[in-house]
Amino acid sequence: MSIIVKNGYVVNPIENTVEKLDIEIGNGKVRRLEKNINTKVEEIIDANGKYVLPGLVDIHAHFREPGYEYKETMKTGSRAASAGGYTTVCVMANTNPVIDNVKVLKELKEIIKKDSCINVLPIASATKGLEGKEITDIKGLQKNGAIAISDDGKPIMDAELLNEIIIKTDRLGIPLMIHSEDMRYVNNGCINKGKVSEKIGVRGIDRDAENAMIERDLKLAKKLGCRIHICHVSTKESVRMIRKAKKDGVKVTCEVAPHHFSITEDLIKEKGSLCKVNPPLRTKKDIEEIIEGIKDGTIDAIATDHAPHSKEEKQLGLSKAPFGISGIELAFSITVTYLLKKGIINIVELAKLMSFNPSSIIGINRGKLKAGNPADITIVDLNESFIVEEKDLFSKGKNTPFVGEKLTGKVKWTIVSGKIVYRG
Ligand SMILES: NC(=O)N[C@@H](CC(=O)O)C(=O)O
Ligand SMILES: [Zn+2]
Ligand SMILES: [Zn+2]
Repeated sequence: MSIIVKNGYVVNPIENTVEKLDIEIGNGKVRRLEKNINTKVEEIIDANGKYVLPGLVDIHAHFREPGYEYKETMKTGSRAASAGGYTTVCVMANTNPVIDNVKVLKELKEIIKKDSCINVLPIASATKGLEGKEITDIKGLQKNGAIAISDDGKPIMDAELLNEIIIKTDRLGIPLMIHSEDMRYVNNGCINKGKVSEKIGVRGIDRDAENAMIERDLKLAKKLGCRIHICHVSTKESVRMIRKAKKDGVKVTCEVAPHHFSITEDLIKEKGSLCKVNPPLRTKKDIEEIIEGIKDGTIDAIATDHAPHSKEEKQLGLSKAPFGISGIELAFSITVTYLLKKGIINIVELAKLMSFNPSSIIGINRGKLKAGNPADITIVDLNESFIVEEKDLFSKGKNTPFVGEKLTGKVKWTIVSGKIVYRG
């Protein structure tokens, strides 16, 4: 299919520019970016007044296939992602079975091929069954298409074993994404330990569950001189430790989820288990430091940690419901509303945080619009506002505390390999 995207503001995160240009697309690739392109094509997209971004890239999502199809499927997850402006999504390995061997990885790739309308890249686990005991065949998994390695959902408590995994992944040049949670501080808690947990009388998770583990992980990375990526940073202390580690030359990157820079534990009183997520929602002070980290480059990327669950599960109440917020459809709008519209970042920085940097972390040729590159493009309206309604969500997971909230910034078109996969 041939397309011209006309008159949009094209965002270039490498040159730090925003320029009114046309983009010609053909054969799945960007043909050229120029002013006033008037060749004959099959479709012209009128992007006047809209912003044209390199397709968004999410390095951390849960699409739940195989095994938890009642929460999400490849079809619904990728459809939701396309509506969220994502052209590439990395899916975590905490499925059933866990993506911990080449056979299940190959089966997952078949599901992706059959059912996904965007690029979905599988992440394989670091240990068998996510048990934190026995290391997987990382080399074989990489050879068969795992884009990264992660036990996300579960921490690797055994430092000795993590040591080995860090060395192995670094040597193979495959990113290791670490879920940093020290179970010794979790105490069966379900929300952040603090004012709210005390007030409503539920068990709290001490923030040291995150802090102590990130401290350990950074120490290991420093000692080994190896690269690590830290998932879903949520505390002010984590941001400070990572900032310092980066200054000291530690090869660390990290991500933040939209719910960790936009809402606090206070919302739990109103929305209950819809706000139950791991790591838990924190406080205003934590958000302030996360915002500093976004501004000064301590935080490299925004990743959704899209964690869909069923209504029945979330209705079990705060202490019994599973952890997770469904987030892939709203991540862009939350970022526009809470960061861009507040003057914390501009549109070029948004493209870095949501497309260019995530692409570099996982080492894919995305995140920039250039002649010859795959035509993965997201076209957005930065001024359109809307109320989030459950019926508009494509994901099976309706578990987001943003239902009923007003957000600004809307995805209008999502293009993957030159094909329009979503029209907003
Ligand atoms: N973030 C969550 O609250 N839940 C994730 C697991 C994870 O990301 O640790 C899930 O798989 O549901
Ligand atoms: Zn996690
Ligand atoms: Zn996760």
